[in-house]
Amino acid sequence: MPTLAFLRHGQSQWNLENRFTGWMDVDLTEKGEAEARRAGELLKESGAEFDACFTSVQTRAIRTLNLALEEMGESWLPVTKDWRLNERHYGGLTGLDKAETAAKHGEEQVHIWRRSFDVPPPELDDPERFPSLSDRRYAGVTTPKTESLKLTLERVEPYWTAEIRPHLEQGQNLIIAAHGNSLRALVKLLFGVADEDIPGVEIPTGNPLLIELDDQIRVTGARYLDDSRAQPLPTVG
Ligand SMILES: O=C(O)[C@H](O)COP(=O)(O)O
Repeated sequence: MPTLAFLRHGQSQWNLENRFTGWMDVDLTEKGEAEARRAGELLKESGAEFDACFTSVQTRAIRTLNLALEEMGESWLPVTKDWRLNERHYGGLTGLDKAETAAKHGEEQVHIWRRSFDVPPPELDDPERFPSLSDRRYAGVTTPKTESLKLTLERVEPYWTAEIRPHLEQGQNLIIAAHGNSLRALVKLLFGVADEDIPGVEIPTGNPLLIELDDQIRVTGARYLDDSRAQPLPTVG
C-alpha cells in the first residue's frame, strides 16, 4: 500500500520575522535548514522507501526537500516542481507583519484571512513591489492577486488528481514538500475535512507527516514523525 509524506518547509526568513509570505520567494533560516535535515533523518528512520518527490517552485520548499533527501542519501530521487503546490497567495497582506496587521484590523479579521476556508485576503494591487511573484517561473500562468484556502484547493486538486495520484495508484511512495496552506488544502482533500473544521488544521514546519493509503488512495493511518512538534490530525471524514 502506498505511503505519502507531507513535508512543510523549514522555518523561512519571513516565518522568523512573522511576515505574511505567500508567493514571495524567501529562503530558509539556519533553523529552517536544520529542521529540513532533521526531517530527512526522520524520514530515513521511518524505513519508508520513496520513489518520487513533488514540490513547489518556491526556494524554501525546494531547499527543504533537497536537504532532507541529502540527509536520507536519496538525492537521486526524481523531483517534479510545479507552481500549483506553491503557498497560498497572500494578496495585499504579502510582506506585512502579522502582529501589526492584527493590531490594525483586529485579531479576528486576521484569523479569518489566515484560517477561514473561503475568505480571501485583500488583493495585491501593487505587484511591482514584489517582482518574484510573477517572474519567468510563472510564464504562461495567470498569477492570482490573492487566494483563500478554497482558491488554493482549486489549483492544488487538479494537479493532485492528474499528476500525483496516478503515481500512488501504481503503488509508488511519494514525498510532497510544500507549504502550510497548500498542504492544508491536500489534508482537507485526503482526510475529507469539512469547510467549518479546516480552521483547526495546522501544519508544523519541517515535521514530516507520514500517511498510509489503501489502494483506493484512502487514508488508513497518519502520524507526524516528530512527536514533540506534532499538531492534532483530523479524523478521516
Ligand atoms: O505564507 C505565509 O505567511 C506562511 O507560510 C503561512 O502563513 P499562515 O500561517 O499565516 O497561513
